[in-house]
Amino acid sequence: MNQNELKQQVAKKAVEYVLNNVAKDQIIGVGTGSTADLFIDELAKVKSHIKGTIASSERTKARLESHGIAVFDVNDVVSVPVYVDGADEIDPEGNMIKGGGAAHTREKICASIADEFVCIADASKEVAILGAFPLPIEVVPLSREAVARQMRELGGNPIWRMNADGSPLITDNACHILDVHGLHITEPLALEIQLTIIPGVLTVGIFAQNAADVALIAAADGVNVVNF
Ligand SMILES: O=C[C@H](O)[C@H](O)[C@H](O)COP(=O)(O)O
Repeated sequence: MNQNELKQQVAKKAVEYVLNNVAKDQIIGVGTGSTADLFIDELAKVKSHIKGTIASSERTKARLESHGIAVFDVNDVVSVPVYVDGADEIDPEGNMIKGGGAAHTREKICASIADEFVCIADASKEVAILGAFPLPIEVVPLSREAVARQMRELGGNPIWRMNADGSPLITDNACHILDVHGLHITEPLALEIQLTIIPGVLTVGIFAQNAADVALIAAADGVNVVNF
């Protein structure tokens, strides 16, 4: 089974999870990325079960709306029963690195109002310690070099993320991304807090404060459900 087939499998399982665990006519949170895209396509098949969604990116909002699924402004929603999203890495405690798709700020906002974070991933995302995947940090453009210097002092190697055409990547929030290579994140929550207070940092891609509550992990022999 290739990686895309694993993602398809976990997307279907996530929809099953929503049908079994979320009462009818609720608003649910939807993440961003290739796995979340497949989840959206599966969700479309049972869209009458939900009232609608909150979206973690413009990309996700457009895909949901293309399926005729309602998207609510997060400002108008107090809480959601579940937030379903992928991850770039997930550790044995449910801590994650996210932001490979530059969407982690809105993802963290959506996750923060969710009763339950359901992480959907294939087994290649499971790691013992976070950090082999470069840590995305969304920064206010003016602060980029100051933040980069602080990352170097911590032993990291920050790389300013560019688009394929060589232009700087601009996020949904009009900010830049630094991908910090070479970190070995043994204390995810402590590092998330430490980096979050640096002036100019909008959002760090460590999800420890908003770690996964449940992970659906697709492997060749099926989807494993992990409760944290
Ligand atoms: O910004 C993007 C998100 O954090 C994604 O959830 C993460 O990058 C995983 O994406 P994918 O499902 O494409 O591997």
